[in-house]
Amino acid sequence: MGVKDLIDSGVTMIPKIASNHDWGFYLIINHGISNETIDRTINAFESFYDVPMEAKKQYHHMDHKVAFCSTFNIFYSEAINWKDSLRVYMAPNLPEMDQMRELLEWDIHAKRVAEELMEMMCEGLGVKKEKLKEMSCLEHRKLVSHYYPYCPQPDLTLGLPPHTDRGVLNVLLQNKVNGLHVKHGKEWIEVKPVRCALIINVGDLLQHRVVANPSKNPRISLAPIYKPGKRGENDVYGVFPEIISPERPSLYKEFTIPEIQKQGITDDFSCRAIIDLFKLDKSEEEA
Ligand SMILES: O=C(O)CCC(=O)C(=O)O
Ligand SMILES: [Fe+2]
Repeated sequence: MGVKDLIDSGVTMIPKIASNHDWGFYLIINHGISNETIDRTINAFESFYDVPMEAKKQYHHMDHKVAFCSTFNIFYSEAINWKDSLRVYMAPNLPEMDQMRELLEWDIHAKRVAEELMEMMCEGLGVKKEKLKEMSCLEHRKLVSHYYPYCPQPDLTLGLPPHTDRGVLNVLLQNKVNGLHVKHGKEWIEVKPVRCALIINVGDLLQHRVVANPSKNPRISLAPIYKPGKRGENDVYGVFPEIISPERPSLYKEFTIPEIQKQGITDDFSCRAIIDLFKLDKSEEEA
């Protein structure tokens, strides 16, 4: 399925994005991943969370103290062997999950969707469509899966505190339980689950949060966040030179991934968008 087919067949809210720069979240349907694959992936994660805590602990990257959810993170990079990278980034002697097959399959499907969307973003910006891919933006993936159990007093806590995602693109799959809110202006907007739709979040622009889950069914989400694979001191990122001109100068400084990593993060879920730190005109930020 090509980019045009994707647009024709049901990418929702794209016109809104194209005409309104302050939206960075949208839902897509007819993305080419079958409902059966989606159900199988969600079921695999549901069964993962059913494993007793003792056995599951070895996979967990963090358990939020304040938030009412349990998080499981895998970082992987094409620069190194996938399965080795599991061990490198998660825990030494990581045993193989039973759900590994579904995880690997999901990686392939989600990456294809991410690639098509990155092509659309490039086309929209007027640069060649392979640009983000060539910059290695599909190579480093952080797969985050959250489990939000039933919360008897949802007004007293949150599932996941407000934050932005520090990546190029996030392809989020959720089961049928509500919870995700996106901040637009001063308003929190609920993203209602649509069967088999994927939620796409572009860049680290919009804050979002997950409220605690008042439903007896647990809420499960699964999101590979795509980041550049070239992560050295000499790999410089910034506004594409093709779209800068004397009339439209760049509004952002160049940066490297180590510079971004120095900004701290992820465990405290600081809600400041990193992109703001790289703005050239500080007065813009106050405006
Ligand atoms: O659980 C969700 O729907 C959102 C997860 C999320 O925002 C994240 O992992 O960054
Ligand atoms: Fe997020």
